[in-house]
Amino acid sequence: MTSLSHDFIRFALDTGALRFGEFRTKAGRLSPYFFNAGLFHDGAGLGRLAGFYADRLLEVEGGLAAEGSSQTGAQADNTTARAGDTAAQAGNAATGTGGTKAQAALAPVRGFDVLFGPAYKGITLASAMAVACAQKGRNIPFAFNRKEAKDHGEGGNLVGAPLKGRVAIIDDVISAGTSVRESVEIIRAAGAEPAGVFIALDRMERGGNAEQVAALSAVDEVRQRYEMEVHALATLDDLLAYLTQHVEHSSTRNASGEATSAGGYSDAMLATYRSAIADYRRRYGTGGRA
Ligand SMILES: O=P(O)(O)OC[C@H]1O[C@H](OP(=O)(O)OP(=O)(O)O)[C@H](O)[C@@H]1O
Ligand SMILES: O=C(O)c1cc(=O)[nH]c(=O)[nH]1
Repeated sequence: MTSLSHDFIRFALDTGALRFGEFRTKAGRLSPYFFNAGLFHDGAGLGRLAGFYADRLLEVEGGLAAEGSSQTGAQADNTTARAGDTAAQAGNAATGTGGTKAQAALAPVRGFDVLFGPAYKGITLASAMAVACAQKGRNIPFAFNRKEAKDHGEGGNLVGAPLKGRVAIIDDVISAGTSVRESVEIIRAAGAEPAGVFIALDRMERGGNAEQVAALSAVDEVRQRYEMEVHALATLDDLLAYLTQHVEHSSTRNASGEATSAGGYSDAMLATYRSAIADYRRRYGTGGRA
């Protein structure tokens, strides 16, 4: 687990945005854990969350640049994984669905040109992430949609920077993948390229509902169908590793002398939830060491 994932999980538990118990998901499954991004509802909380997203973006773009330098040597010096690179540059590159394998291997490595946050939660996430990126020296435009088109004033259902070049979709979670599908359509309709997705938590869950479980996870479906990567701040693997680590290496005690861990859960509780999550994962999840 990266330190970013560890710190994000700790933060989500401490703020109560990541909780254990019994929750019904959109797919109708009874989940022993739930992530509610709506609970980052003050400036400090949203700012810290946005900082994690910004760090993940910089990490991904840095990784793209490193990958490019090992593949293409000096070419990578001209990549777009830096502040100030523009959609115009991206438009000239040869990778993406239209490029051949040979072209892709030689093409400059490219970061993202615009952040797109699907309404509603994606709006605050993409906006706050753009602010956090700028504070870290990476000024990147952002845009979002309205769920209903505005028929007066400036009209339309897109707000913010023009969608062009390589667009990153910013959201909290992917459940069935509907929000990403709609975002891809909006981005393509604007003539831009959906180039990646950033989410907070990858539940590593297969599609379907409570009774029927699909072969692929919604995240894998996004990867396969749109040929773009999904970048999470943390995954279910990370959460399970975190719980194991904290249960096994507890050092803090609460007022009654009981061992405590992040989020105010006792270690005994965390051990119980860990096992419930592992059971849930065996039923609905993908891969995994649980
Ligand atoms: O992968 P999916 O099945 O689309 O589920 C995930 C989406 O669901 C939630 O948004 P919702 O549509 O509930 O709207 P909100 O952002 O207005 O809460 C969430 O914020 C994601 O955008
Ligand atoms: O599957 C869902 O509906 C879901 C899970 C989760 O952890 N968080 C969320 O907002 N939705």
